[in-house]
Amino acid sequence: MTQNNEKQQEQQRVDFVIDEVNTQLKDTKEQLDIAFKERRKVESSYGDTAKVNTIEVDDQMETNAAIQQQKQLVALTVESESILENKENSLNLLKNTPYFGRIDIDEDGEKESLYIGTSSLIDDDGEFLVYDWRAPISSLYYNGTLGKASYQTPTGHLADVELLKKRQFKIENGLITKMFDTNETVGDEMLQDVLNENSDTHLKNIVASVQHQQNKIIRDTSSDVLVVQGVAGSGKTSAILQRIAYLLYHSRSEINADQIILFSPNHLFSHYISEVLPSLGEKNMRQVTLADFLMRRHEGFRIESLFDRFERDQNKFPEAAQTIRQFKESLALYEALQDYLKRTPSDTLAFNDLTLNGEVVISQDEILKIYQKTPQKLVLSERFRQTKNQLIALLKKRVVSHAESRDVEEQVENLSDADFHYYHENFVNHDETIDEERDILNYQLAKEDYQPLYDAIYNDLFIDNYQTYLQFLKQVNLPNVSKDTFEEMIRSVDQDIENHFLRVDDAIAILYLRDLLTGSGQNFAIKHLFVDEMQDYSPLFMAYIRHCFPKAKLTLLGDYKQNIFSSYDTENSTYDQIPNIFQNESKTYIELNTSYRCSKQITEFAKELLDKNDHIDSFSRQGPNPKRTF
Ligand SMILES: Nc1ncnc2c1ncn2[C@@H]1O[C@H](COP(=O)(O)OP(=O)(O)OP(=O)(O)O)[C@@H](O)[C@H]1O
Repeated sequence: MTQNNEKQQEQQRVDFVIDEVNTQLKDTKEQLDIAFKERRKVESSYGDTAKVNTIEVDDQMETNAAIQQQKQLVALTVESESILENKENSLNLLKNTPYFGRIDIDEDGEKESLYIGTSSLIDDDGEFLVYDWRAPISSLYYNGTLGKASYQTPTGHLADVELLKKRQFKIENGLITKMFDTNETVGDEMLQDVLNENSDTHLKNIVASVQHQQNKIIRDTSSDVLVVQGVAGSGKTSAILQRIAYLLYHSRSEINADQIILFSPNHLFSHYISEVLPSLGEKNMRQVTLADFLMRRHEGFRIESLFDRFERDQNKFPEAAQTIRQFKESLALYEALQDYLKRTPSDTLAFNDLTLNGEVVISQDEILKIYQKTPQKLVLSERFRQTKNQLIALLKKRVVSHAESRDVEEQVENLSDADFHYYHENFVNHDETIDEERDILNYQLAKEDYQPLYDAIYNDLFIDNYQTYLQFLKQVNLPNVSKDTFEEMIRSVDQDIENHFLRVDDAIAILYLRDLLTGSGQNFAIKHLFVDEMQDYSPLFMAYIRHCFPKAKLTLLGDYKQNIFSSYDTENSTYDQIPNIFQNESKTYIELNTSYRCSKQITEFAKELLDKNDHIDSFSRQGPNPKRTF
């Protein structure tokens, strides 16, 4: 068959598939309309049910059951609406570009052509007109070269096939503009074409042209820690976004986008990548910058940004300061904190007075005494839990005496009619004497006065983590750093704390200390955590992240050649410390050495400026020679 004929035939198939997409889109819209009306109906009758007389106990029970039933109905209609919305979304994505690849396979003598796109399309007879790029069989498109190949079936076993053809399409607005047959994983021609178009301010998905190494990143589901070292422009960020889409597809029932967090370098970056997942029919994951993460946990403090720190380092960075910084970023500090808390005498722990309107309600000394009376053999967090419970009991007693104070009596006397009515309705039964009623109101108002103190106890604010950290620093002994220099650093941290300012490493260390003391700070719900530009984060941070998200699989990406923010030489770099940080976890390392961002000429030019040992391959995209202007 001539090329032209083949293209015509392929175009006919595209037209046919788009017709099917449009039909399904129309049906889906109609169903959505019905689902929407259904929900509105259920919601409005929900209101009527709630109005039923609730005075008689029997009626009340009946009403509760009816309300529960209505709630379930609303939940069901919302759910079916959201399924339909997702379907509509996927169909809209297929409408202009139904697929980008085709593979022909021979499986046990049965020949089949499969088309691969951003999501599956199934006709009324259950026939797959398009396979989702994440479906097990689609891995053949990314992995296999022509000839013998295999893929993992949904049941987990390997199926052998003969890969007969691999074809790549560029389809725009329903028209095939380009079509290549290739023997390679994903052919150069296709990649050239995609790369030549990359000029947007937003990152694009790379679904049609994922490269072999990138595909390993995307499809890894077994490693606890997946580490990607990739040269600039090698597609690390692109690969992790595709990976998120892949993970969401394969664990739909167990993972949702909210259980995935990406640590990103800054907010601009979040904007830059914001369109990739939606273009693959998925919701964006949660994104957080290091500064956000730390600031949220150190309320009221300003945290130094990595960039500010970089600028400060440029001005003055004597050797002793560098040694201190390296210690503060290291795993050694992480371990020293654990060790300190195991052996520390309790009087070196610092507590805060619990005060209200400038008056001490429970003093630091009282708290320390309560803490010291808890059994020493218990783990710290348990001693704190017991301290907390006793503080709450003590606060209850203080509420009782506060309730008898003149101050509260006056508050009760001055209650407005509306407030008096409110308290009466909500807290007083009808069989109490006037005196009893008065005691109840006094107690209630006293309790409300002290509510901020209850909150402070619940949130562990009675522990002074900052002073405890300074105590910890005071007993650290660093070889090669004079006592005076170290004390000078402690004074400067103290001063920073006074000014409600923290440097990044102090901020992380203090959080870890707080968590160890209180047994808090861990989030077990997060399933996947991604750290982009890993080289900018310290080993201390990596260890802390593992503590915070114990159940998350980690994907760490970076390029140690792009390290501008940390104080590390290469041997102690976060990358090199990974085996020590994640000791008993399965780790996979992947390297990406081909840079796709720039033309061959630019990459070759950059290579001349770099160390001869740096391994960067340029992808053969042509462009003009760069000119030196310096
Ligand atoms: N397989 C691919 N197909 C098409 N384009 C690709 C592919 N891989 C990477 N690119 C393109 O190369 C450019 C660089 O990719 P990306 O930003 O993901 O790299 P990076 O390794 O994260 O870079 P950096 O280290 O500088 O942050 C992007 O424009 C991306 O779209």
